[in-house]
Amino acid sequence: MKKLNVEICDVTLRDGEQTPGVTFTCDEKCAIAEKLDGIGVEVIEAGFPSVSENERRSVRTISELGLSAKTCCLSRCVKSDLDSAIDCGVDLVSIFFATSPLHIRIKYKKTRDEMLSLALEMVDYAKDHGIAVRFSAEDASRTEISFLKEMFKKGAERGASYSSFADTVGCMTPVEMYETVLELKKDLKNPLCVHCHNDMGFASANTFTAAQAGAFQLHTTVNGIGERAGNASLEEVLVALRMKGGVDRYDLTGLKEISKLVEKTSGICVSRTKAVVGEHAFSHESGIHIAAILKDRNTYEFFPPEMVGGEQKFLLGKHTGRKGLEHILKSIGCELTSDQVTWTLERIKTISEGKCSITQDVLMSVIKSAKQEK
Ligand SMILES: CC(=O)SCCNC(=O)CCNC(=O)[C@H](O)C(C)(C)COP(=O)(O)OP(=O)(O)OC[C@H]1O[C@@H](n2cnc3c(N)ncnc32)[C@H](O)[C@@H]1OP(=O)(O)O
Ligand SMILES: O=C(O)CCC(=O)C(=O)O
Repeated sequence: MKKLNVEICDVTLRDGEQTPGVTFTCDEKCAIAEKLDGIGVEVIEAGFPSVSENERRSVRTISELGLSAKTCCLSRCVKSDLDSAIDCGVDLVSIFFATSPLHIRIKYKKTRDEMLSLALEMVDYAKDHGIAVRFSAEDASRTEISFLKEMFKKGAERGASYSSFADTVGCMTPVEMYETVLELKKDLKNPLCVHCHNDMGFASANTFTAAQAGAFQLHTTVNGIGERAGNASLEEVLVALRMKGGVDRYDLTGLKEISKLVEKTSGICVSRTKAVVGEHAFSHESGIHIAAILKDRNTYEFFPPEMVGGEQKFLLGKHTGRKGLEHILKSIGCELTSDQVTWTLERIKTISEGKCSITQDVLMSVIKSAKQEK
């Protein structure tokens, strides 16, 4: 397997916080940043200092935590945004402007060339203050590639450390992303970053595919939270890097814990079937699956739950088979006759079809009845 050359910039504390209704306190941001650092994420985007005084305090506090990860923040092409970023003591500032014809026409009172000149002045200003720059194209995926090449070339010439491509409205497919990154990489003088949104459900796929095409800095959020349908998920991208990208330096065992922390502090519930961190990511009910897993778990688990701090679960329901039930009964020290097992299995299926979960209490009551009936 070819080992991918990448780093992660996690943007949970900035784009993740842009999820409608979500705010993190300074303490919550610090706790999340510390866990990201423990996983081994290289860059933490701590916030957007211009948003508020509290935000500036949070970004500054994270910058002073002494983490191994570098800290980063966002800045428009506005001098006061940059002053705030400089004042917060971050290692890296993302100087961004929207480059697509639509955004230029609707949002700014300047032409695209005027915006580019202004952005380059901001790069100079940041560099003069000793701060590294990510030169970022918002809505890059709806921008002519020739303009992006010109912008990134000029940014690199002025000393930007990275060029950044944002699929701001999540309009790309993985094949399009692959081809775009290959094309951009032909002329690029500094590492490429990708920032993918999930409007068509491709954010993590696009991010991983970009890495396969040569993108270096991958933007993620914990649980995939973020604007609208969210961003590429940290947990999905890291597992893909481990399983398909030959990257084994991240401590994935912290993923479940950080997912829980972000679920609690953001109030955004993780779907039970969410990859890697969902409650059912490693749960099995189907009889055919459990019968096989009992012989070799690789049959229905592509990677072990322990790798990501998760745990394998066998659940009972309509789809339970005899071997799964016998295994569960044995694990709780319950011995039944063959007829009692048959009766219990039928009863479990009937109860489940009535949309009732087979909790431990329900199971114990079914077992009690089986012993009376058979
Ligand atoms: C794709 C992204 O995720 S970009 C980041 C999005 N995040 C946010 O918006 C964070 C939350 N935002 C806020 O708290 C506020 O919008 C602030 C503090 C950033 C700005 O607030 P306000 O000064 O009240 O401006 P408001 O939000 O009404 O409008 C945005 C202004 O920024 C300008 N702007 C937007 N992007 C850029 C840019 N990259 N460079 C320069 N100006 C920009 C807009 O043109 C508009 O300017 P105008 O007031 O002259 O029309
Ligand atoms: O590239 C960046 O730093 C920010 C871009 C962004 O958040 C977006 O376009 O969705």
